[in-house]
Amino acid sequence: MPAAASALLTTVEMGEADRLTIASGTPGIVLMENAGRAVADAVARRDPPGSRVAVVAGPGNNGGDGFVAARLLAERGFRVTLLLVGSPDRLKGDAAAAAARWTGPVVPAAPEALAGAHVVVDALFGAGLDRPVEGLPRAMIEAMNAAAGQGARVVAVDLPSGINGTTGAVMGVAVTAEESVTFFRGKPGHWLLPGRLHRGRLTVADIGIPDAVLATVRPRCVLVDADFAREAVPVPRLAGHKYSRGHAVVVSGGASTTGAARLAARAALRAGAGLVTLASPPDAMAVVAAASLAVMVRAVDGAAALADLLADARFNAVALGPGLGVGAATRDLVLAALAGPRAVVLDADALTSFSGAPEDLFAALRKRAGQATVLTPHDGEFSRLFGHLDAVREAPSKLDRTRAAARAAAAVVLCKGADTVIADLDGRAAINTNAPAHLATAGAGDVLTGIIAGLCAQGAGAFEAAAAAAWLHGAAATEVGPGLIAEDLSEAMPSVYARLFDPLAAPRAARAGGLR
Ligand SMILES: NC(=O)C1=CN([C@@H]2O[C@H](COP(=O)(O)OP(=O)(O)OC[C@H]3O[C@@H](n4cnc5c(N)ncnc54)[C@H](O)[C@@H]3O)[C@@H](O)[C@H]2O)[C@@H](O)CC1
Ligand SMILES: Nc1ncnc2c1ncn2[C@@H]1O[C@H](COP(=O)(O)OP(=O)(O)O)[C@@H](O)[C@H]1O
Ligand SMILES: [K+]
Repeated sequence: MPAAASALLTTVEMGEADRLTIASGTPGIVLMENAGRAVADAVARRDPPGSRVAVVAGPGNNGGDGFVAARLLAERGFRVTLLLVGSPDRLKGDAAAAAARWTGPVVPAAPEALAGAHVVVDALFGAGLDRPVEGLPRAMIEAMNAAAGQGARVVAVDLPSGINGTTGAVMGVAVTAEESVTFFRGKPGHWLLPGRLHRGRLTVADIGIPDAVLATVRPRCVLVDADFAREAVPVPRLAGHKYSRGHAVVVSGGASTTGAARLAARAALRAGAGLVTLASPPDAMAVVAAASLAVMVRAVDGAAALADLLADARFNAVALGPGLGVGAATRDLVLAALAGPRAVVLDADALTSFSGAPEDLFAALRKRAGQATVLTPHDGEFSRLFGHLDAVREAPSKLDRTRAAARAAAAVVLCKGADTVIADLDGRAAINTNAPAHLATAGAGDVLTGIIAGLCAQGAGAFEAAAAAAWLHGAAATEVGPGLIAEDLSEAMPSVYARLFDPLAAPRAARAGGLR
């Protein structure tokens, strides 16, 4: 997996990272002191001494972090109240040790005790949350949210209480924090929805866990970032030529629905494919050809003709689906594309055409397992194709759902959305979250398909291509800003690449002396 720096740890993996660190000589109470200090620092960064701080501490080590933060904030002149959910004599281990160092009163938690707080430290539940929240803990979470509504700043320790760190799910009810301070690495639940909407600003604090533990923990999920994209995007070689940058084929729909494939084709070219050909039904040739300059056009009439075209091994990546139409003709085109050694990207109608018979698609995909194949469903296409599978229905998160789909289809699956998840069939996964909400516009998905095909044509692996494409796509949308239409995305790619490969490069408009 590239970019270990962006690994996301499940709560189980985080527990193992803690254990390995403790076993190699750093006492747990030292980790807890560091965690509590990071929380106190986060409070002190924005609120002055003298502010009233209510720390809501729970029965486990998350509460222990809260006791440490309470002590350090009191030492720095904050007016701290410690509200405990549970009984002090039930605290154990490091949490009991942290509580023993707190010399102020331990007040039994009650919702009304939050009145007048400037800052609420949510140290109720973290990684240990293992069931839906009810009773007093629920009342305290509701009270913390009500305090936020009255203007208090809520700083969550590790996770907003009620959010499952591994899945991002709300377990009954959850705190909505202004900031969450987590330790060592982010967790999937900080990035998957709805968890991401609850955690506010995310601060990742070093608490003394060495990076070396990752070699043992072997986390299986990363957050896609610029480093990931930089590593995954093939860089053209000086000695290369357009043929060594690959030749992508995008299959177009009929005369009235060529736009989607044209968007994908242009994106494949902008992503860096050496050549791109639109395979067009004869009736659409005139419109496709008139609208294409650098993109080439070939007449391809049906599945047998596509197979003939693709017999030329130089066509090393093919994308199908955008604007193709739903039905038997599209199924045949897909099966023809899958029957050879090139990379295949399936989107939109290529997926929906198999919704009545997903096993037919999966069988064809299994035959080519090991070759690059990417499926890019949005939620609707995903449930049409995978919704019948028990492993998908029972998966606790989008991350696990997408992994189950990748295993069933023997392909890389990219499930779109604000929390786009990319899963490989071996369990590797990535979450991409850089897309602004204005990316949700007609044709944006077609562009993503083209970027993936363009990266595959250049030789990127299917998983790396899909994850990096999602990031580039989000970066392009950010570059364009509100008002974006799908056509803009490809035009923003040169700017995105310029900054990716030269972090000092200014945005294009700024370089030209313009205002952004
Ligand atoms: N040594 C370590 O393992 C470290 C742990 N740290 C902190 O420890 C936290 C994890 O601590 P724990 O594993 O003790 O777990 P938590 O403190 O998150 O919660 C576990 C406690 O909550 C109870 N509980 C769980 N779900 C509940 C529900 N729905 N209703 C009522 N009670 C519920 C459990 O029975 C248990 O008593 C992390 O989130 C982090 O804040 C940090 O101090 C860093 C070091
Ligand atoms: N709320 C959102 N925030 C950010 N990106 C989003 C959001 N909703 C959708 N997207 C992205 O917008 C694109 C829409 O693609 P898709 O649904 O296939 O549309 P189309 O078929 O019109 O191209 C995807 O890349 C998806 O991840
Ligand atoms: K918490």
